[in-house]
Amino acid sequence: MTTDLRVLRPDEWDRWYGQLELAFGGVPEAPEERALWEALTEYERSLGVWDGDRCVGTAGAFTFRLSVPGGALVPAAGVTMVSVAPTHRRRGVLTSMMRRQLDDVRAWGEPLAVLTASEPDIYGRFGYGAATRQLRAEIDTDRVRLSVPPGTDDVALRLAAPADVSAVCEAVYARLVPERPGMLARMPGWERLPLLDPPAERDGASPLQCVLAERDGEVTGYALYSTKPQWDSQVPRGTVLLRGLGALDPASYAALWRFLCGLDLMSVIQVVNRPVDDAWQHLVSDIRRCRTRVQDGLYVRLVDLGAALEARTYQTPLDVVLDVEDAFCPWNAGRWRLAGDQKGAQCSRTDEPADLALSVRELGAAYLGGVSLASLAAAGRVRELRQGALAEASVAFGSPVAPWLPHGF
Ligand SMILES: CC(=O)SCCNC(=O)CCNC(=O)[C@H](O)C(C)(C)COP(=O)(O)OP(=O)(O)OC[C@H]1O[C@@H](n2cnc3c(N)ncnc32)[C@H](O)[C@@H]1OP(=O)(O)O
Repeated sequence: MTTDLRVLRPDEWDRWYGQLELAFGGVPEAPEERALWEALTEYERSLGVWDGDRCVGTAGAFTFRLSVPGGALVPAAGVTMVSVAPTHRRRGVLTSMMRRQLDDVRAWGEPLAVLTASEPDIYGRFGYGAATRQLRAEIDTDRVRLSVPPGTDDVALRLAAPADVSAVCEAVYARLVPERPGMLARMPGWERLPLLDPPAERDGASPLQCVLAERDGEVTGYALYSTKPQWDSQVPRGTVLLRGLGALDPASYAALWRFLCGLDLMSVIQVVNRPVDDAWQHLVSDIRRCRTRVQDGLYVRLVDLGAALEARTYQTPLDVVLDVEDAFCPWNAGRWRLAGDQKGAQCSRTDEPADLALSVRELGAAYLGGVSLASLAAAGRVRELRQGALAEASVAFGSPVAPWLPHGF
């Protein structure tokens, strides 16, 4: 098999994206969605593998800035649109694209590559670790009561067309990004993503709706949702489908949840992606009737290990030598001394004896503070070589809020 791996040209996009759709089962995307992804494609960062004039492999990268513990926004390549034609699978095409892509990311000077995986089994071999988790839930609003904090009644709610209030919702979102690791600063054009609402994909639900929380005329929160009415022997059993919610203070947050839980004719709120520590879990009277589930979210790959570990802060002081294994990006392999605290960190090569041994995949998993090094050690994936080093590093790497990726890409 002779194939040609090269950077994508704009006139090739249709064939390239068609290959991606085919690899995901051949169901064409709604035209609105296709148009958005075409507009967001960064051609110089997108790779195609060609067998003659047939596209048989795709991989893209977006220019992102990722929020990390401490609040810095770190340049990250958002790996996306990865596919290989069914006729060309299990012959190393994906591996060749990952090789080229990680070399490129390194050359572009981005310390991190991040992705969401169609299947968790694919990317560990390339050094990606599952760093965030996301909460799903089905909240039984007929049975669950909410206890809201003082001040909730002072929050005014206003319904608005989502497109009309996009700018104020984006302003709220932008203030939340540095507060929670794993969130992506909105890059130009990406404000269209929360508004994407193709009629063909509503499946009986309403168009997207927006409710704003306001205090003293200032927007302090928003929720984007649709409703799907349903009648069961003339009993209303509708579903609220929550698409996005952001709030700047507990009262605004509670007011939005109280609004969603109180919508007449609806008996369930379906939540597909919220932080695992989302505060509504402490407002509800009966968490079991919220049927929560957790799944993997963002995968993180340290491409420039030293720069990545220096870009975040550590919640307690640490000074450890890490012995890192990285077969796919050998420039990261070897011993690194990491010293840091809440203010900053230094990470440099060292010949000193190692305190912890682990692979770059574990460092990626622990990087945003949501997966503890101690839990990875319990699975045999981190080895403690100096007594006490594991507890020290595990606490220091943690984050007071769970890291979370609010949307796919
Ligand atoms: C960020 C994103 O875009 S996620 C989207 C990923 N794309 C998809 O899921 C679309 C459907 N699947 C595909 O297109 C392909 O099967 C791909 C892209 C996942 C894999 O492409 P391939 O060219 O077959 O992978 P390649 O031959 O390089 O395999 C490399 C290794 O990964 C393994 N592997 C590949 N795909 C999978 C998988 N789905 N599950 C588990 N292991 C896999 C291979 O067995 C191989 O293992 P080895 O190194 O131990 O031999």
